[in-house]
Formats: sequence, C-alpha cells, structure tokens
Amino acid sequence: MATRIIHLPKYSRLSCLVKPLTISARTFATATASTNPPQFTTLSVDDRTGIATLTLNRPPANALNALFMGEIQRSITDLEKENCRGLILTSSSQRIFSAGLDLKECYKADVASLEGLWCALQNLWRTLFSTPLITVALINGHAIAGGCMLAVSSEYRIMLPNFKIGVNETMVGLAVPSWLMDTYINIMPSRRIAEWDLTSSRIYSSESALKAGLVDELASSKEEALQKSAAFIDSFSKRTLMARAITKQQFRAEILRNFEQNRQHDLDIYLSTMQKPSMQEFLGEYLQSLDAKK
Ligand SMILES: CCCCCCC/C=C/C(=O)SCCNC(=O)CCNC(=O)[C@H](O)C(C)(C)COP(=O)(O)OP(=O)(O)OC[C@H]1O[C@@H](n2cnc3c(N)ncnc32)[C@H](O)[C@@H]1OP(=O)(O)O
Repeated sequence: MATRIIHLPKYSRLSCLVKPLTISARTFATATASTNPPQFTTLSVDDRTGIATLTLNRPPANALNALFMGEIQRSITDLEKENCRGLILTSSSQRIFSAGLDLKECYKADVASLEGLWCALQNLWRTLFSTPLITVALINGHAIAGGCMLAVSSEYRIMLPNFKIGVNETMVGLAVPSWLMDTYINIMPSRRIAEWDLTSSRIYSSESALKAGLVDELASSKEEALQKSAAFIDSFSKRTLMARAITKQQFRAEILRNFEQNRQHDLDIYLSTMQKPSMQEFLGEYLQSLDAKK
C-alpha cells in the first residue's frame, strides 16, 4: 500500500503543541535513522478522515528489533508533521500482533546490538506515548511484553477474540522498567491489579483482558475492529483536537519526565541483566522451547 500524506487545515496541526522533550545525544546515535524505504511496515492514510493505519509486517511474529522499531517511530513522527489526526496500529499477521522484543537478537548479542535494541525500544515508546495523535491499537493477534507495550502506550485498545495479551517480563528474567510500569498503571483500573499482573507475568485472554480493563472493546473481525477504531477517533470533533492533545500531554508529562531522568540507568539495568551468563543460558532454553512447539 502506498503512503499518502494528507493535509488538514492549519488549525488542526497538533505537532506544534507538543513541547519537545530534551533528547539526548544517545537518542540520535541509536535511532536507526535511515533514508531507506520502510521494510517492515505499511502506512496508509485515508484522505477523507485523516486517519492513518500503520500495519506491522515483520513475519513471523512482529518481533521488535531496532530497525523495525525505528521504522514505526519514524512513521509516527512523519504523521505528526503532516497533520494527521489519528493513528490505528495493527498487524498484517492473522495470529500475532507482536511477540515483543526480538529475543533471537538478544541471544549471544554484542553490547552494541543490545544497546541499540533497548534504545530503539525507549525511543519508540517515548514517541508513541507522547504523540498528540489519537492512537488506537487494533490488536488482531497475540500481544506479549513489548507487543503489549505498543497496546498500552496507545489511548484505546480493540482486540479480536481468542488471543493472548500481557507482560511476561519477569518470567523471562527481566525487570519491568519503571516507565513501562507507569504506562501499564496509567490504563489499568487499579494499581493493585497492575502490580499483581506485572510481578506475576500474567497473560490474559482477549475476553479476560476486556473484563480486567486492559482492553477497551472486543471486535469479532478485523473489519469490525477497523470500524470501531475509526469511530473512536471520529468521536473527537476537529474543534476539540488541540484541547485534547494538550490534556493528553499533561496527563502523560510526569511519566515522560521520570523516563528522561532514568533512561541511562534503565539502559544499564537491561545491559547488565542481558549479559549475565545465567540470563543467556535461560534465553537459549526459552528460544528452544518456542521452536520445540512445532
Ligand atoms: C507495558 C509493559 C511492557 C514491558 C515490556 C518490556 C520490554 C520488552 C521485553 C520483551 O518484549 S521480551 C519478549 C517477550 N516475548 C515473549 O516471551 C513471547 C514469546 N513468544 C510466544 O509466546 C509465542 O510465540 C506467541 C507470541 C504467543 C505466538 O505463539 P504462536 O504459537 O502463534 O507462534 P510461535 O510458533 O510460538 O512463534 C512463531 C515464530 O515466531 C518466533 N518468535 C516468537 N516470539 C518471538 C520473539 N519474542 N522473538 C523472536 N522470535 C519470536 C518463534 O520462534 C517462531 O519462529 P519460527 O520457528 O517460525 O522461525
């Protein structure tokens, strides 16, 4: 699908409202900046509605590596500049929305690659979480860990039935970073449940995720989910876009500030955990167990 960029009237330009965050040199060094055409995503924009659909397309599992995350991040930034109104994030797979971080790239990787991966995750999260665009995750498959992060960083979640969603971070031996904890708490009805979920690596079915408030709606097909996503974005009239974007920004500002203050520390924790021999040993076994399912 070709990328088409729409031009909305000047008053709907939202990107100018967002006070730029202080971006460290590291961000630029690791943002996988490239002029290459997208490899793992397709982006389409409906000229009539101003709604963009970004489709994740890195088979088989939409596992998040640095290049893929950089691509998603850049698409969001481009859409902001071009005055797009809303963004629907979905998957080309009929089974997997995203399986989270690419664990195959965490296994026996050198420090520079691990650092590139984690910084790309940080940068993608910051862009998605802080965007003034109205964001909907159309979860048409399993959404695990980093996949769940994409969903909970969005403002609204619509999921198809019979899939799994959740954060199994502690189970794989990684602590949930505080900024992602905050992101999860931000959408869950209770902090207590959020703590329970994240400490116990709880994985929900679509149906139980709806009951728990982790997702907002279920849809029986992707078509229905697309309609519901558009209806959510359309529920905000053009007149309210600026006010809502500023209000969203205010709600999320403290989480973003905490992240900026701790991002180096957060990276250090990830690097030291990943380089532990026991962690690498576990990863090798875990990857084998995924393969053994066949
Ligand atoms: C809000 C807080 C968020 C905190 C996030 C913190 C930072 C993020 C950390 C992470 O994301 S760590 C990654 C954790 N992810 C997992 O543990 C998922 C593991 N995968 C699965 O459980 C299952 O694959 C699935 C997603 C439930 C799908 O199951 P299904 O049976 O449909 O497919 P599979 O045959 O298992 O997998 C297909 C294919 O994909 C490969 N694969 C799966 N997951 C990953 C992965 N994370 N990284 C790399 N590759 C993955 C799997 O090996 C198969 O490959 P092939 O054998 O077909 O080549």
